[in-house]
Amino acid sequence: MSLRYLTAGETHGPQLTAIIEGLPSNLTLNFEELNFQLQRRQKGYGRGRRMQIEKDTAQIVGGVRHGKTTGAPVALVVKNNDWTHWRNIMNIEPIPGSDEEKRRVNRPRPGHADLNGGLKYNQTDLRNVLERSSARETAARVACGAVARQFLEAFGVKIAGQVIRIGEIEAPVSDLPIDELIARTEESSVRVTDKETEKKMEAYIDQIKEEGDSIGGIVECIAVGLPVGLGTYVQYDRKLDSAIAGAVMSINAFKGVEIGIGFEAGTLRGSQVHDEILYDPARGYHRGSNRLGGFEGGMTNGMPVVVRGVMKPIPTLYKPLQSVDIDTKEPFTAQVERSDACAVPAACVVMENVVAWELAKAFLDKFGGDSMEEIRANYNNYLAQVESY
Ligand SMILES: Cc1cc2nc3c(=O)[nH]c(=O)nc-3n(C[C@H](O)[C@H](O)[C@H](O)COP(=O)(O)O)c2cc1C
Ligand SMILES: C=C(O[C@@H]1CC(C(=O)O)=C[C@@H](OP(=O)(O)O)[C@H]1O)C(=O)O
Repeated sequence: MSLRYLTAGETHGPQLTAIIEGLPSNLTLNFEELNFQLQRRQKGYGRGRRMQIEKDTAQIVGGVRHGKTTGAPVALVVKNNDWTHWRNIMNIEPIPGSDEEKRRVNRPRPGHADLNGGLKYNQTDLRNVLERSSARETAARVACGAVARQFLEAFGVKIAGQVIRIGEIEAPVSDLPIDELIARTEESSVRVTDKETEKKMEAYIDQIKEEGDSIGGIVECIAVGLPVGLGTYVQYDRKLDSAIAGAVMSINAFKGVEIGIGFEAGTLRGSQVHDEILYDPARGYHRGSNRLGGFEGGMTNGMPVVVRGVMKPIPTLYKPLQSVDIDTKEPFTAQVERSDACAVPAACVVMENVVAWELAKAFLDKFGGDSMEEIRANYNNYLAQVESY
């Protein structure tokens, strides 16, 4: 059985819950590192007041003893501090005629899941849609991804993320070594490596917020230290670049994905795109460039995996767009819920962790075993085979 997880929980409910299945035994979990990923997701310029209420930490409630996985499903929960303010709104039996009691949502926000979800699930209170469609759920996904990341780290894989663009403002693309990239983007409120761009982006987000508007952007994730041959071309649904693209697209508000130079590849010649194959005894086979972002034939080629995702602007606008009241069908402006103005730096962390998940899954598909020791033996055996090829 391949690695998998499910999440449950509402944004203003008591907690998010996740169950991970398929992890090997004897993976040492660093809880501080796990919580560090959750805290990174909460930060980033442009977030709303909710992030000051939450102090996300994951509580492991199954599958781990004395800091190590046992091979059983790993269960974890992330509590919602905001729940104390929403307990009645979420739970109280509605008093007939009193929409106040449940903070009913009846004016769907363009760009959010409200109207489609209301129609699909036949819900006349759109809160029942937004509670689950909210990107609060990405906290649970980051917790799962952070576990996957620790699994990968045990095999020397490192992952970093950086913001490439927020609206009109583009960051200079950095090709710093991965450790430095991680350190620099960690310090930055917008996850760029350049201080001047950071200031510009902050001022720009402030201006957008003041105008009651929102803004999106582009983020990049890089993974280094992966062996050649994760994923495969032999079946459409086992191509790893495709799985990664799907995972990135599944992040709330993501509208596009690129691997390597992505869409630019459609504007260049073959000679300008393909990465030439080189060999030397110390490095083995490698490439002179990495325009294809570490993938050929749905498989890793041993070069860094480079993925970009584009996030649309946040749908909830303090100066709302035109909508329709679902009770009267009369034109009305969309409902205003507390909201972020820009969540691109936060989404960058989500992307790193969902990519980590897909990489770990592919790694386990290839080297799978029930314990870390078994996987390591399989991995070392394969590395020796590749080295002697
Ligand atoms: C980290 C993060 C934070 C978000 N914060 C908000 C928010 O505060 N308000 C909002 O309307 N949408 C927010 N979104 C986007 C919505 O969740 C998303 O647009 C919505 O679920 C509809 O899904 P879709 O945009 O993928 O179609 C956020 C997304 C992410 C990744
Ligand atoms: C709660 C999170 O993000 C939320 C995502 C979100 C949305 O509509 O997606 C709407 C906002 O929810 P609220 O109205 O409770 O402030 C964000 O704060 C989080 O990232 O942990």
